Amino acid sequence: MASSPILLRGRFAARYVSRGCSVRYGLPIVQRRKASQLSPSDVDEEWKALAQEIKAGRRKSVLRVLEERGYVNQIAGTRDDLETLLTEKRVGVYVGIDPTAQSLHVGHMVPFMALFWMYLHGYYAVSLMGGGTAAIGDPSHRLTARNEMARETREKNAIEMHQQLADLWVKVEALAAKHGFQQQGPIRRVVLNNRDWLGSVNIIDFLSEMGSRARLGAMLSRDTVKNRIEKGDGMAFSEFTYPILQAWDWWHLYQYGGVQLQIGGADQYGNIVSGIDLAGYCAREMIAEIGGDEAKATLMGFTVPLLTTSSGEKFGKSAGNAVWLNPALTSSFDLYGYFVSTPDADVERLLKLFTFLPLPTIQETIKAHNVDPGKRIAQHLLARQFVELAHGAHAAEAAEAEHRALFAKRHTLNVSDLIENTAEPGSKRSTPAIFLPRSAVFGQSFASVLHSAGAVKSLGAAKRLIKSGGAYVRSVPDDDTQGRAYLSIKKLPQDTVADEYVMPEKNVLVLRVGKRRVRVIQVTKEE
Ligand SMILES: N[C@@H](Cc1ccc(O)cc1)C(=O)O
Repeated sequence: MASSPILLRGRFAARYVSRGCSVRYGLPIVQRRKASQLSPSDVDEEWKALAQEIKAGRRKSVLRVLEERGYVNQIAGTRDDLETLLTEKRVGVYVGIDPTAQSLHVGHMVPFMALFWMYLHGYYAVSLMGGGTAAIGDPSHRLTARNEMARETREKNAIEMHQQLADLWVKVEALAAKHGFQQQGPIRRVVLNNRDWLGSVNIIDFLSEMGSRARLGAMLSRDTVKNRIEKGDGMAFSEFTYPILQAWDWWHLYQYGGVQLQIGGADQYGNIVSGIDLAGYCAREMIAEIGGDEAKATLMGFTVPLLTTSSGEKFGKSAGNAVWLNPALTSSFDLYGYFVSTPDADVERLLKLFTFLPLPTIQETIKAHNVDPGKRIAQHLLARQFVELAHGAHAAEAAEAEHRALFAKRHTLNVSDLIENTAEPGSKRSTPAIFLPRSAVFGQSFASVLHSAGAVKSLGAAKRLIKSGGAYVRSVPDDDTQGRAYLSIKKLPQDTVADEYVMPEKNVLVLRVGKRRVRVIQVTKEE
């Protein structure tokens, strides 16, 4: 198995302890699910044949694919070396994130999409959740330390994100298959939590094996460290060691699954370089000890670009709030709305980054879009694809239908779909209801209700929005032929909420903010 990413087994673990980087993770725990009937040697042959094609210029390398779609920002090492590594070897690749929040957000998806693409090209892919590193907090590019987070919160976040990542993989496979991408070779992907190994690292081993190789000069010259000390609030020893912990992960994943490539956000360049240095040292030692191809000890990495919108704002925020992937935090409707609002200047770039659509399809879409930009063809496609990736096909379909209905000629909204099963978690509606007691609704100003429902940041903002005609309320229902209640939407009056706005049996008030955001308010009894 010449190109198997698994580099060692128990045999090696028993022999190799002397030189400094002891090997203790010869665990054959990589989940390998058979996708094909191919034997390992067939897979190797197939890989070699692909490499030949790439070298002969008859096939795009994975690096070219990633570059064309806009994922490659800064390579740690040279482009040529990376091209060679990825062409010759079916290496493992990983992306790590720390569970510092309760959910993944849209910004996380850039490095993960690069990982998914590599997976589809046959590489072994690890999505790593930093349950251990989150306890320390990555200081990269921060002038102040992160607020300390209660252990329970961290663990709860880690559980949720772990589940999210596992779900995401399933959706990736479904969506990529729809667009004709078949993952090549045996299926190899996994979600791991670094708490599982960092939680039991012995401090003596850690310091003697990796700490002793980490040179203070190099660590102190990193911008993050310099800026913190000179302009920020100083740095704790624990944060200072963060890059070494991340390198320890890499060393672990290298032994565990032949992970020779790390992809990270734009702020991860320094940590990746430290990892190449420290984990690479151990890898080289190990290969020298057991004998073998030196190329197997090459570690490389790259960062993805930091996304900003064409107007210069950081990507992934809506009205100042993060756009989450968890539908309980950002509904499918709002997620769809976020992407449908993408400015024309950004939409092609985001289609390349956030979808599995082939490039020619994207180009055709942009052409069609330019004929009549007002229809937002490209934005709807982007929104539909992204919601499908994050929430699944059902939710994406529902969100699209609701958004299209909002813009249909009658300017109506099919609220019966919107509010069905509002109280049931996990139901297919795309807009979860917000529960407000009667006293917070009836007799209150619309501005105050908008504010209580979390649709705007302040009462003042709500008043301004209503004054400018940017907020709407459903009024008397029209019945369509199927007996469903379609609601006319009218501009919010500046008065108070009266009975006529609340749907009688359902006790529901529907407000719309701006073009794309809807709030369904379920009016409840006082208790
Ligand atoms: N430090 C990374 C997350 C990470 C954690 C552990 C790793 O091994 C890799 C990456 C970040 O903050 O984004």
